[in-house]
Amino acid sequence: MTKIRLTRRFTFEAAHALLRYDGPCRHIHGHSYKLEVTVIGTPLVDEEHPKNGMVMDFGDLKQIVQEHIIARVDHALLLRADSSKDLKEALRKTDQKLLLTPYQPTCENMLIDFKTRLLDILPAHVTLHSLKLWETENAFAEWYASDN
Ligand SMILES: Nc1nc2c(c(=O)[nH]1)N=C([C@H](O)[C@H](O)COP(=O)(O)OP(=O)(O)OP(=O)(O)O)CN2
Ligand SMILES: [Zn+2]
Repeated sequence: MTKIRLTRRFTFEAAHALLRYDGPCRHIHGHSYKLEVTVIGTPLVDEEHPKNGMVMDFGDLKQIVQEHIIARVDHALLLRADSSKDLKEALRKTDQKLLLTPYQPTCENMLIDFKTRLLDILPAHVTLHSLKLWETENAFAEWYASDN
């Protein structure tokens, strides 16, 4: 049976700050992130089935990633949960979409978070192959199942 990889791209806007980082990214700033999600599987062979010829419907992949990943982070401010108490309290008093993370919100750690969430909810007939997250035009991180 022939394995095929399927990839879907997503974009989201998010702000973050890298706590105790020794550069300007310790200050709150934003990125237009790009995320690529790749799954691998075997195309369905069933002439009567509406998904005949598909590893997974691109639309279903879109719906899952939108609901479980993008909706959480889009237009959110990602801060470490152990950031300044004053800052967190000030933000909570305003209408801000604050996402407190148990990890430093780097590209690498965001990928680990996304990977964990996707492994829980992708349908059993596909395997998560890789994730690629661009923070800027020139910088991205990747997670590959085969590396881990
Ligand atoms: N390994 C990582 N390094 C850095 C991360 C990260 O997530 N993983 N993040 C940052 C900053 O958040 C931010 O992305 C700044 O990155 P940088 O490449 O320094 O940004 P520039 O604005 O200089 O990018 P240009 O493409 O040169 O305009 C820092 N490091
Ligand atoms: Zn940044």
